[in-house]
Amino acid sequence: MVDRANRPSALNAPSAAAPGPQVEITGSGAASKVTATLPSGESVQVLLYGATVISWKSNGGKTENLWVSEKAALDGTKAVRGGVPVVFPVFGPPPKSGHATSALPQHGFARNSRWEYLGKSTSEDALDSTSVKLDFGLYTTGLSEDAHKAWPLDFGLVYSVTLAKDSLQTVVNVRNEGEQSFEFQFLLHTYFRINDITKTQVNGLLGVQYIDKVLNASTHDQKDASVAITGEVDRVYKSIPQDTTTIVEGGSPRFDVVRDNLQDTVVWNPWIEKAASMGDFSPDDGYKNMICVEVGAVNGWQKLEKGEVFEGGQTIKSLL
Ligand SMILES: O=P(O)(O)OC[C@H]1O[C@H](O)[C@H](O)[C@@H](O)[C@@H]1O
Repeated sequence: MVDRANRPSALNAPSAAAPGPQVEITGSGAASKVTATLPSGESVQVLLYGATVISWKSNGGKTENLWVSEKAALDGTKAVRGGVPVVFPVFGPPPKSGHATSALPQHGFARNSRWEYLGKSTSEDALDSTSVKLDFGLYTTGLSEDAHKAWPLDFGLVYSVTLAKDSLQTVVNVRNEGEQSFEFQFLLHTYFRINDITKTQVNGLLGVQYIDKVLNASTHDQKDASVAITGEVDRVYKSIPQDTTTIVEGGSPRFDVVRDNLQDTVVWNPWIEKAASMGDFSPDDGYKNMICVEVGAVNGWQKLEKGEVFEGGQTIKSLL
Protein backbone atom coordinates (compact mmCIF):
# COMPACT_ATOMS: atom_id res chain seq x y z
CA MET A 1 0.00 0.00 0.00
CA VAL A 2 1.29 3.41 -0.82
CA ASP A 3 2.04 5.49 2.21
CA ARG A 4 0.16 8.61 1.22
CA ALA A 5 1.25 10.53 4.28
CA ASN A 6 4.89 10.40 3.23
CA ARG A 7 4.41 11.07 -0.42
CA PRO A 8 5.06 14.65 -1.47
CA SER A 9 1.87 16.00 -2.87
CA ALA A 10 1.84 18.65 -5.51
CA LEU A 11 -1.46 19.87 -4.12
CA ASN A 12 -0.30 20.21 -0.55
CA ALA A 13 3.19 21.54 -1.19
CA PRO A 14 3.45 25.28 -0.72
CA SER A 15 3.31 26.67 -4.25
CA ALA A 16 6.41 28.51 -5.34
CA ALA A 17 5.61 32.18 -5.87
CA ALA A 18 5.35 33.01 -9.58
CA PRO A 19 8.38 35.09 -10.54
CA GLY A 20 7.53 38.78 -10.64
CA PRO A 21 9.17 41.55 -12.65
CA GLN A 22 12.86 42.03 -11.97
CA VAL A 23 14.20 45.52 -11.35
CA GLU A 24 17.90 46.20 -11.36
CA ILE A 25 19.93 49.38 -10.87
CA THR A 26 23.32 49.45 -12.58
CA GLY A 27 26.05 51.99 -13.26
CA SER A 28 26.94 54.93 -11.11
CA GLY A 29 26.47 58.68 -10.98
CA ALA A 30 24.69 60.23 -13.95
CA ALA A 31 25.18 56.98 -15.90
CA SER A 32 23.03 55.00 -13.45
CA LYS A 33 20.12 53.23 -15.02
CA VAL A 34 17.13 51.23 -13.91
CA THR A 35 16.16 48.14 -15.89
CA ALA A 36 12.85 46.35 -15.40
CA THR A 37 12.15 42.98 -16.98
CA LEU A 38 8.85 41.11 -17.01
CA PRO A 39 8.80 37.33 -16.49
CA SER A 40 7.77 37.04 -20.17
CA GLY A 41 10.99 38.81 -21.30
CA GLU A 42 9.83 42.36 -22.13
CA SER A 43 12.05 45.07 -20.69
CA VAL A 44 12.56 48.79 -20.26
CA GLN A 45 15.70 50.69 -19.36
CA VAL A 46 15.70 54.21 -17.92
CA LEU A 47 18.78 56.38 -17.50
CA LEU A 48 18.61 58.58 -14.40
CA TYR A 49 20.07 61.38 -16.52
CA GLY A 50 16.96 62.97 -17.97
CA ALA A 51 14.86 59.98 -16.78
CA THR A 52 15.40 59.05 -20.40
CA VAL A 53 13.93 55.72 -21.48
CA ILE A 54 16.80 54.32 -23.60
CA SER A 55 15.39 50.90 -24.43
CA TRP A 56 11.99 49.30 -24.61
CA LYS A 57 11.81 45.72 -25.80
CA SER A 58 8.54 43.94 -26.44
CA ASN A 59 7.68 40.63 -28.08
CA GLY A 60 9.26 38.59 -25.28
CA GLY A 61 12.31 40.90 -25.33
CA LYS A 62 13.05 40.22 -29.01
CA THR A 63 11.98 43.56 -30.52
CA GLU A 64 13.62 46.88 -29.65
CA ASN A 65 11.05 49.62 -30.22
CA LEU A 66 13.16 52.72 -29.64
CA TRP A 67 15.92 54.23 -31.74
CA VAL A 68 19.05 55.45 -29.93
CA SER A 69 21.94 56.98 -31.85
CA GLU A 70 25.19 55.01 -31.77
CA LYS A 71 26.86 58.27 -30.68
CA ALA A 72 24.31 59.19 -28.03
CA ALA A 73 25.98 60.31 -24.81
CA LEU A 74 24.79 57.94 -22.07
CA ASP A 75 27.14 59.28 -19.40
CA GLY A 76 25.25 62.40 -18.40
CA THR A 77 27.29 64.86 -20.46
CA LYS A 78 24.56 65.69 -22.99
CA ALA A 79 20.87 65.00 -23.58
CA VAL A 80 20.38 61.55 -25.11
CA ARG A 81 19.94 61.49 -28.89
CA GLY A 82 17.24 58.86 -28.96
CA GLY A 83 14.89 56.96 -26.68
CA VAL A 84 12.32 59.12 -24.89
CA PRO A 85 13.82 62.42 -23.72
CA VAL A 86 11.52 64.44 -21.45
CA VAL A 87 11.04 68.05 -22.56
CA PHE A 88 10.15 70.51 -19.76
CA PRO A 89 9.46 73.41 -19.08
CA VAL A 90 9.86 74.72 -22.64
CA PHE A 91 9.70 73.06 -26.05
CA GLY A 92 12.16 74.11 -28.75
CA PRO A 93 13.99 77.39 -28.49
CA PRO A 94 12.46 79.43 -25.63
CA PRO A 95 10.81 82.79 -26.35
CA LYS A 96 13.62 85.29 -26.99
CA SER A 97 12.77 87.49 -24.06
CA GLY A 98 9.98 88.36 -21.70
CA HIS A 99 9.09 84.84 -20.59
CA ALA A 100 10.19 83.00 -17.46
CA THR A 101 11.75 80.29 -19.67
CA SER A 102 13.70 82.72 -21.87
CA ALA A 103 17.09 81.98 -20.29
CA LEU A 104 16.74 78.20 -20.62
CA PRO A 105 18.37 76.04 -23.29
CA GLN A 106 16.35 74.43 -26.13
CA HIS A 107 13.82 71.91 -24.73
CA GLY A 108 14.45 73.06 -21.13
CA PHE A 109 16.30 71.29 -18.34
CA ALA A 110 14.46 68.00 -17.65
CA ARG A 111 16.40 66.04 -20.27
CA ASN A 112 19.73 67.29 -18.86
CA SER A 113 19.04 66.85 -15.17
CA ARG A 114 19.75 63.88 -13.00
CA TRP A 115 16.47 62.49 -11.67
CA GLU A 116 15.95 60.42 -8.54
CA TYR A 117 14.68 56.87 -8.72
CA LEU A 118 11.69 56.80 -6.36
CA GLY A 119 10.89 53.09 -6.57
CA LYS A 120 8.80 50.47 -8.30
CA SER A 121 5.36 48.98 -7.99
CA THR A 122 4.02 45.91 -9.70
CA SER A 123 0.52 44.86 -10.51
CA GLU A 124 -1.41 42.08 -12.14
CA ASP A 125 -4.63 42.58 -14.03
CA ALA A 126 -7.61 40.25 -14.33
CA LEU A 127 -5.97 38.48 -17.29
CA ASP A 128 -2.90 37.70 -15.15
CA SER A 129 -0.87 40.15 -17.13
CA THR A 130 1.93 41.62 -15.05
CA SER A 131 3.13 45.18 -15.29
CA VAL A 132 5.79 47.15 -13.47
CA LYS A 133 5.82 50.89 -12.82
CA LEU A 134 9.04 52.80 -12.18
CA ASP A 135 8.80 56.28 -10.66
CA PHE A 136 11.35 59.05 -11.06
CA GLY A 137 11.39 62.47 -9.43
CA LEU A 138 12.93 65.84 -10.21
CA TYR A 139 12.54 68.76 -7.81
CA THR A 140 13.86 72.30 -7.57
CA THR A 141 16.56 71.03 -5.20
CA GLY A 142 17.83 68.57 -7.84
CA LEU A 143 18.51 71.21 -10.50
CA SER A 144 21.94 72.39 -11.52
CA GLU A 145 22.79 75.88 -10.33
CA ASP A 146 22.51 77.18 -13.91
CA ALA A 147 19.08 75.69 -14.48
CA HIS A 148 17.82 76.93 -11.13
CA LYS A 149 19.11 80.42 -11.86
CA ALA A 150 17.44 80.41 -15.27
CA TRP A 151 14.09 79.15 -13.88
CA PRO A 152 13.95 79.99 -10.17
CA LEU A 153 10.56 78.43 -9.48
CA ASP A 154 9.51 75.72 -7.04
CA PHE A 155 8.22 72.62 -8.74
CA GLY A 156 8.06 68.86 -8.40
CA LEU A 157 7.96 66.40 -11.28
CA VAL A 158 7.12 62.73 -10.90
CA TYR A 159 7.56 60.68 -14.04
CA SER A 160 6.09 57.19 -14.13
CA VAL A 161 7.19 54.59 -16.66
CA THR A 162 4.98 51.52 -16.77
CA LEU A 163 5.99 48.44 -18.69
CA ALA A 164 3.33 45.92 -19.67
CA LYS A 165 3.52 43.03 -22.11
CA ASP A 166 2.80 44.99 -25.29
CA SER A 167 2.84 48.57 -24.12
CA LEU A 168 4.81 51.26 -22.40
CA GLN A 169 3.13 54.10 -20.57
CA THR A 170 5.00 57.28 -19.69
CA VAL A 171 3.17 59.88 -17.60
CA VAL A 172 4.32 63.04 -15.92
CA ASN A 173 2.86 64.75 -12.90
CA VAL A 174 3.87 68.40 -12.52
CA ARG A 175 3.23 70.19 -9.24
CA ASN A 176 3.65 73.84 -8.41
CA GLU A 177 5.33 73.75 -5.00
CA GLY A 178 5.97 77.47 -4.76
CA GLU A 179 4.05 80.61 -3.92
CA GLN A 180 3.99 82.02 -7.47
CA SER A 181 2.14 80.61 -10.46
CA PHE A 182 4.22 79.31 -13.37
CA GLU A 183 3.79 78.45 -17.05
CA PHE A 184 5.34 75.48 -18.80
CA GLN A 185 5.32 73.30 -21.87
CA PHE A 186 5.86 69.55 -21.77
CA LEU A 187 6.63 66.93 -24.42
CA LEU A 188 7.75 63.32 -24.69
CA HIS A 189 10.29 63.29 -27.53
CA THR A 190 9.94 59.61 -28.47
CA TYR A 191 12.28 58.24 -31.15
CA PHE A 192 10.52 55.17 -32.59
CA ARG A 193 12.64 52.53 -34.28
CA ILE A 194 11.40 51.53 -37.72
CA ASN A 195 12.90 49.50 -40.55
CA ASP A 196 12.41 51.85 -43.47
CA ILE A 197 11.28 55.48 -43.34
CA THR A 198 10.26 55.37 -47.01
CA LYS A 199 7.61 52.77 -46.12
CA THR A 200 6.47 54.59 -42.97
CA GLN A 201 3.45 56.84 -42.48
CA VAL A 202 1.77 58.55 -39.60
CA ASN A 203 -2.02 58.24 -39.41
CA GLY A 204 -4.59 59.86 -37.16
CA LEU A 205 -3.89 63.51 -37.91
CA LEU A 206 -6.38 64.11 -40.71
CA GLY A 207 -7.93 67.57 -40.58
CA VAL A 208 -5.54 68.81 -37.88
CA GLN A 209 -3.83 72.17 -38.21
CA TYR A 210 -0.04 72.16 -37.99
CA ILE A 211 2.89 74.53 -37.95
CA ASP A 212 5.52 73.51 -40.46
CA LYS A 213 8.91 74.41 -38.97
CA VAL A 214 10.63 73.45 -42.22
CA LEU A 215 8.46 75.98 -44.11
CA ASN A 216 9.14 79.10 -41.98
CA ALA A 217 6.67 78.11 -39.28
CA SER A 218 3.71 78.51 -41.67
CA THR A 219 0.32 77.07 -40.74
CA HIS A 220 -1.32 74.27 -42.77
CA ASP A 221 -4.18 71.81 -42.56
CA GLN A 222 -3.44 68.10 -42.74
CA LYS A 223 -5.32 67.11 -45.89
CA ASP A 224 -4.17 63.50 -46.35
CA ALA A 225 -5.09 60.71 -43.98
CA SER A 226 -1.43 59.62 -43.90
CA VAL A 227 1.68 61.71 -43.37
CA ALA A 228 4.42 60.23 -45.56
CA ILE A 229 8.06 61.15 -44.91
CA THR A 230 9.94 61.99 -48.09
CA GLY A 231 12.31 64.67 -46.79
CA GLU A 232 12.97 66.65 -43.62
CA VAL A 233 9.77 66.87 -41.58
CA ASP A 234 9.31 69.04 -38.49
CA ARG A 235 5.65 69.73 -37.79
CA VAL A 236 3.73 70.68 -34.70
CA TYR A 237 0.16 69.31 -34.92
CA LYS A 238 -2.07 71.32 -32.59
CA SER A 239 -5.19 70.57 -30.56
CA ILE A 240 -5.73 67.10 -32.00
CA PRO A 241 -9.25 65.81 -31.37
CA GLN A 242 -8.47 62.10 -31.86
CA ASP A 243 -6.57 60.33 -29.04
CA THR A 244 -4.53 57.91 -31.12
CA THR A 245 -1.82 58.46 -33.68
CA THR A 246 -0.65 55.35 -35.51
CA ILE A 247 2.73 54.73 -37.07
CA VAL A 248 2.21 52.46 -40.05
CA GLU A 249 5.04 50.58 -41.75
CA GLY A 250 4.74 48.67 -45.02
CA GLY A 251 0.96 49.05 -44.82
CA SER A 252 0.65 47.52 -41.32
CA PRO A 253 0.13 49.41 -38.06
CA ARG A 254 3.41 49.26 -36.13
CA PHE A 255 2.79 51.54 -33.11
CA ASP A 256 -0.26 53.18 -31.59
CA VAL A 257 0.53 56.33 -29.65
CA VAL A 258 -2.34 57.19 -27.32
CA ARG A 259 -2.31 60.65 -25.74
CA ASP A 260 -3.66 61.32 -22.28
CA ASN A 261 -4.41 64.97 -21.45
CA LEU A 262 -1.91 66.14 -24.08
CA GLN A 263 -3.34 67.87 -27.12
CA ASP A 264 -0.38 68.25 -29.47
CA THR A 265 2.00 66.02 -31.41
CA VAL A 266 5.26 66.83 -33.17
CA VAL A 267 6.33 64.70 -36.13
CA TRP A 268 10.06 64.94 -36.80
CA ASN A 269 12.56 63.30 -39.10
CA PRO A 270 15.80 65.19 -39.78
CA TRP A 271 16.48 63.46 -43.12
CA ILE A 272 19.91 63.46 -44.78
CA GLU A 273 21.46 66.90 -44.23
CA LYS A 274 20.14 67.68 -40.77
CA ALA A 275 21.10 64.17 -39.58
CA ALA A 276 24.63 64.69 -40.92
CA SER A 277 24.86 68.08 -39.17
CA MET A 278 24.17 66.64 -35.71
CA GLY A 279 27.41 65.47 -34.10
CA ASP A 280 25.66 62.89 -31.94
CA PHE A 281 23.48 61.41 -34.71
CA SER A 282 24.88 58.10 -35.92
CA PRO A 283 25.01 56.33 -38.27
CA ASP A 284 24.50 59.06 -40.87
CA ASP A 285 21.72 57.09 -42.52
CA GLY A 286 20.09 56.38 -39.13
CA TYR A 287 17.29 58.75 -40.16
CA LYS A 288 15.96 55.84 -42.24
CA ASN A 289 15.37 53.83 -39.07
CA MET A 290 13.70 56.41 -36.84
CA ILE A 291 10.71 58.65 -36.62
CA CYS A 292 9.89 60.97 -33.77
CA VAL A 293 6.23 61.19 -32.85
CA GLU A 294 6.26 63.45 -29.82
CA VAL A 295 3.15 63.95 -27.73
CA GLY A 296 2.95 67.10 -25.69
CA ALA A 297 1.37 70.31 -24.52
CA VAL A 298 3.38 72.78 -26.58
CA ASN A 299 0.82 75.03 -28.21
CA GLY A 300 0.81 77.97 -25.81
CA TRP A 301 1.43 77.39 -22.10
CA GLN A 302 0.03 75.35 -19.24
CA LYS A 303 -0.39 77.46 -16.14
CA LEU A 304 -0.24 76.14 -12.58
CA GLU A 305 -1.16 78.19 -9.54
CA LYS A 306 0.34 77.47 -6.14
CA GLY A 307 -0.31 73.83 -5.16
CA GLU A 308 -1.88 72.88 -8.50
CA VAL A 309 -1.00 69.74 -10.42
CA PHE A 310 -0.96 68.82 -14.11
CA GLU A 311 -0.82 65.25 -15.33
CA GLY A 312 -0.35 64.04 -18.90
CA GLY A 313 1.33 61.28 -20.82
CA GLN A 314 1.15 58.58 -23.43
CA THR A 315 0.62 54.87 -23.83
CA ILE A 316 2.53 53.41 -26.72
CA LYS A 317 1.59 50.01 -28.05
CA SER A 318 3.87 47.85 -30.09
CA LEU A 319 1.65 46.14 -32.65
CA LEU A 320 4.08 43.56 -34.01
O1 LIG B 1 18.44 68.60 -31.36
P1 LIG B 1 17.37 68.65 -30.29
O2 LIG B 1 17.51 69.83 -29.38
O3 LIG B 1 17.33 67.36 -29.52
O4 LIG B 1 15.99 68.80 -31.03
C1 LIG B 1 15.57 67.86 -31.97
C2 LIG B 1 14.24 68.28 -32.59
O5 LIG B 1 13.26 68.30 -31.58
C3 LIG B 1 11.91 68.56 -32.04
O6 LIG B 1 11.46 67.52 -32.82
C4 LIG B 1 11.83 69.87 -32.78
O7 LIG B 1 10.56 70.05 -33.37
C5 LIG B 1 12.91 69.95 -33.82
O8 LIG B 1 12.90 71.27 -34.37
C6 LIG B 1 14.27 69.64 -33.24
O9 LIG B 1 15.24 69.70 -34.26
